[in-house]
Amino acid sequence: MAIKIGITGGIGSGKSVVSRLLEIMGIPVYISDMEAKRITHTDEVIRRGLCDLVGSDVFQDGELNRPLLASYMFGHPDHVKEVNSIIHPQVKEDFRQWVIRRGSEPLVGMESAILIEAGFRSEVDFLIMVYAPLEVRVERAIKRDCSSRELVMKRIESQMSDETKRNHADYVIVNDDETPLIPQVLELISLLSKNNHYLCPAKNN
Ligand SMILES: CC(C)(COP(=O)(O)OP(=O)(O)OC[C@H]1O[C@@H](n2cnc3c(N)ncnc32)[C@H](O)[C@@H]1O)[C@@H](O)C(=O)NCCC(=O)NCCS
Ligand SMILES: Nc1ncnc2c1ncn2[C@@H]1O[C@H](COP(=O)(O)OP(=O)(O)OP(=O)(O)O)[C@@H](O)[C@H]1O
Repeated sequence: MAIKIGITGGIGSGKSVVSRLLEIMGIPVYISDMEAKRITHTDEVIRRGLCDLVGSDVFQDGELNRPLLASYMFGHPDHVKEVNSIIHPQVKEDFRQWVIRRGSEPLVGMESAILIEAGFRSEVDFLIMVYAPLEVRVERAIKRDCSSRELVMKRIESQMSDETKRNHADYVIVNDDETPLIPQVLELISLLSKNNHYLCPAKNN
């Protein structure tokens, strides 16, 4: 069974960048946001649950009305819990199947901003927190999503604090635009794969 690495961190911390580096180095990563989108689109139980909760407008022409769901959720902690309880159990099950299909891989990853809140901590063997100072995260998310400070702050407020995340994590990767990122990722891989050997010895002695 593959060693499972969880990659978490708040919005704009750089989880996707770290996951991309891991993938480039041959480690498959389950991107929970992306998979949650796919499952929400295809799973009849989730579609019905969201329509009952938010109203039938939450799907338009069969597509998830993302701005509507985002405005229903963020800023309303009870709504976040309700929506999460519809989507996350299906994501957890999907991840388990995904891992089984990658049984021959030595290492796999799961990336999620809300890995701990979603109850996925016990699904992974090691948890990496990607850290960046709040202001850096806010600026990155505004720029990336062409969003406003207010909307980004609402998402941050619906996520666990960095201090609490850090207490659950085994290692922290600092992605503050100053500390070099790639050496940290390389060190992480070498630490977790110390029993895996990729290089062939030149001589059989
Ligand atoms: C609410 C939705 C429609 C907003 O879509 P939108 O395209 O605007 O944002 P996107 O999906 O790219 O998310 C951007 C960031 O928002 C934050 N975020 C997303 N969902 C959540 C959540 N349930 N709780 C807290 N933060 C969240 C994350 O930092 C995420 O990376 C979408 O995020 C969604 O369907 N969320 C529920 C699924 C989910 O919980 N995904 C997270 C991992 S399983
Ligand atoms: N070290 C870095 N140098 C330059 N740009 C970076 C760096 N890390 C992240 N970024 C940029 O910051 C933005 C946010 O990063 P990223 O998308 O990886 O965050 P995230 O943690 O996955 O956020 P979310 O929770 O929203 O998915 C992206 O546009 C990314 O290209």
